[in-house]
Amino acid sequence: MKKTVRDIEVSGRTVIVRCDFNVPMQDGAITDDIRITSAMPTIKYLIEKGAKVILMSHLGRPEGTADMKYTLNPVAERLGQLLNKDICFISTPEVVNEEVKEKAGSLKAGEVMLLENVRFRKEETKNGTEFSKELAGLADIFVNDAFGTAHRAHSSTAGIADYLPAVSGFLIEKEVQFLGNAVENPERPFVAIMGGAKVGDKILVIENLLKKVDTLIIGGGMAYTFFKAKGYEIGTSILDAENVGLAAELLKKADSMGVKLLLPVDIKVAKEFANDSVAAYCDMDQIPAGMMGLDIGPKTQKLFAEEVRSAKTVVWNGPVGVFEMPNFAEGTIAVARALSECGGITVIGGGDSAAAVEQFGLADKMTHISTGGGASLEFLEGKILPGIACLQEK
Ligand SMILES: Nc1ncnc2c1ncn2[C@@H]1O[C@H](COP(=O)(O)OP(=O)(O)O)[C@@H](O)[C@H]1O
Ligand SMILES: O=C(OP(=O)(O)O)[C@H](O)COP(=O)(O)O
Repeated sequence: MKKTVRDIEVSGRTVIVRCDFNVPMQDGAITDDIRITSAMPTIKYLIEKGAKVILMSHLGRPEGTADMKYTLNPVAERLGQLLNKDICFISTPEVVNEEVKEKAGSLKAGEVMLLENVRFRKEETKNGTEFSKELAGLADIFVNDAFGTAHRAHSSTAGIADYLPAVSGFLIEKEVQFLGNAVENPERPFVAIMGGAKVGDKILVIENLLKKVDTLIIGGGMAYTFFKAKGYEIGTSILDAENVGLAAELLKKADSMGVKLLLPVDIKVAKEFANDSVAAYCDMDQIPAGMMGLDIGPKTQKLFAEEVRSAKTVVWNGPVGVFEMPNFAEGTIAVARALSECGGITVIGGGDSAAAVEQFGLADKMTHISTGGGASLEFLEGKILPGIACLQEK
């Protein structure tokens, strides 16, 4: 168990907090601020305890140049609104300069400052020692609360912990608790649903989950690679050709481990990858030549939903159809609805499934929606995340 902000004296101390404020933006405006609101419990706690708070984050991938398209200025404004207080934001390509050091040194209890995008410095993503020291030099304590970036070993996520007492914030604590418990100590039956497009990207997650789950459901684009492995014709459906052999191995493994593995039994096929394409339902082994599967069919929706409804723990990663197109969203909606009704612990592994649940208005019906895409995948793979490994043990 990692120490959290509760386990260290913060009052009157300067605390530097790494957040993941890598929010989606359009024309300079934040389109979804969930990553900012998710950091609020830690920030508010520190303010209430009378800490002097320095926040830092990256935004996008400016690759070591101060490209103002990626300035954190909009985040500073949003933080000011959410906290209802002035946020000191000094925008400089160096991130840390004399003015920043001076301001950090003169912060009063409860005051908050935000540094400019840490990826304006090229040392950041290389975990450069000098930059880690510069950041550490601003504060007495390091708090990591950037779960979405915890799989990166960078100066602001891991390197800095070499120079300051390092503990986790409440968001990382919550993510580890829900993702960790779901996988390590699940109430059973434990069902995992894997979807999305590429088997290759999620192979390690599937392998790890096979060791833990009672049932593994495979839907979405990745199902076709498994069908190919079973020898079915898949028309023009998405295929991860390199990984057909791997899919065959996984099918065998599931069988020998006694894990129930469910694949779609019927699907909705279309002529083209377009919402208004000519479409039809067919059984899995009847995919017409020249057609592609873009969603699961009604029999499969029922099959998957029944399995989910009887589960006590469900982990879901990846949509079961092309939910971005309304005509192929039905299957993903059915799965999301089943999760919202199952009454057990439901954990959504970030990325597109989180966006889908949000889009369907079912987000508040889930136990936990991870703020990390890549990070939650690596966590589910059983990997140690550097941004968490560097924190002090209780
Ligand atoms: N049958 C399908 N054919 C093609 N793409 C699909 C299919 N089903 C789902 N997808 C697409 O997979 C994408 C998500 O894949 P991925 O990035 O692996 O998931 P996640 O972001 O949840 O980890 C979505 O954009 C979705 O449209
Ligand atoms: O948005 C992020 O990743 P995600 O889209 O996998 O959740 C994180 O902020 C990490 O960003 P990065 O993948 O540029 O290191």
